[in-house]
Amino acid sequence: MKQVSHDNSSLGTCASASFVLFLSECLPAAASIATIVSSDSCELGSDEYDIDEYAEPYKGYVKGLYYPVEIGEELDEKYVVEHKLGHGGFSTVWMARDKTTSKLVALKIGVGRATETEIAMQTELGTSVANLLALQAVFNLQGKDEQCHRVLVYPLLGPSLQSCLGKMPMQYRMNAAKQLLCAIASLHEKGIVHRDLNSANVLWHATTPEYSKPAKTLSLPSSSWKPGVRTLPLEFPTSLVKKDISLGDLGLAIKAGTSVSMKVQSPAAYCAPERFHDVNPSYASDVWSFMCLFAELYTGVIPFPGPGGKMVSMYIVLGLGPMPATWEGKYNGGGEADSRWYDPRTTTEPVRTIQGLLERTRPEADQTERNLVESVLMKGFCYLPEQRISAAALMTDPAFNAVMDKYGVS
Ligand SMILES: Nc1ncnc2c1ncn2[C@@H]1O[C@H](COP(=O)(O)OP(=O)(O)OP(=O)(O)O)[C@@H](O)[C@H]1O
Repeated sequence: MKQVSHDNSSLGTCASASFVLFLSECLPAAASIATIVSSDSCELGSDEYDIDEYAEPYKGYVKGLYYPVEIGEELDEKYVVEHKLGHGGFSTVWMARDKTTSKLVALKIGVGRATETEIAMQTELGTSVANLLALQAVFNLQGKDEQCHRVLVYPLLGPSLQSCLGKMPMQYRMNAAKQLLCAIASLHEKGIVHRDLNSANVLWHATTPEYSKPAKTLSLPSSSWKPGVRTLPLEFPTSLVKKDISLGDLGLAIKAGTSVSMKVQSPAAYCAPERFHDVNPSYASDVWSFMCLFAELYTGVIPFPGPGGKMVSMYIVLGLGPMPATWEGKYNGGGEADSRWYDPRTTTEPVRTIQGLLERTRPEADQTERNLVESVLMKGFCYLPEQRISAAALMTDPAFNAVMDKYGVS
């Protein structure tokens, strides 16, 4: 489940003419996203959840995409499933105890063979990448109609960045930013583009909470080819979350220079603008996504929010000014492009610029600190990928390191 927290605090109060102009076509979407704004809590009581709404879609089981699992079930004669951890488009993830070691692990049960890329990348990289969730083992399960589900065994980690970012102290958030940057720089050094950097794919380390069986489960109907349940993930109280993170989900990773048919990234809020314009993912597009995450970690909000490429592009233009005129006619990010995005006369909306964002969200930070953060962000939020700072250069960037120093991150 990916949730995106949107910063719509200024809607309606700071709208200038150009802002209203752009927003007018997007307001219905803006209103509807307000209703799916994520909570920043990791401690929602299970009664507040609706399994049907937040667990993996039931039709995924009907189609034989997800492998049905029961709590207490033994898999591969080794792992006993104790709880649920999450799901994505390509998997369900369960907490299980390894009978041979008595340790808890995370089992990522793939949709068919959709996890092959992740397995191949993980196998190639081994433990060579700093702060990357490292694969421990792989096994197969036979699914509906003899379909093979690949299962990836990972160390058990805590909640994703997105699920409780707002509650974490700044030192933890800046430590997460530094560790994430190390992971990306390390991946790039090995020639790999992650391609899917977002706050659901970065996990905090955490102490496992006291837990019992999931409080609420929905059994799959008896007509299912195999018994199984849908349920909500284990909740991690914020107090058990540690300051370290690991980057996960190499499911879409590619070798740098690979051409892919799906250029854009989802959620669109982390997607580099050139990818909306038919350009392949690259090291530079990973750096744009990192900058979105860094901004989110620093400010608590996503800098260019939106459920799709059109709204995200609009916010990018309001924040950074017009996109390169050479991109006009190449937009392929969902919906129709707006010619004003490429018009050199289009101006930024002060409240939506990086400076405006920092003033709004971090009024307590002094001007020197805000200038440092702005300078870091603007090295990544360049339209032309070739002008964007590299992850390795950012590691030694004086402004980035000054921000880290300020929050005691070494
Ligand atoms: N090792 C782990 N420890 C704890 N929770 C995990 C672990 N791995 C994954 N999860 C949880 O399961 C969720 C889904 O995992 P992941 O993003 O890897 O799946 P996916 O099917 O590849 O998703 P996507 O559709 O985003 O590509 C994560 O957001 C996280 O909450």
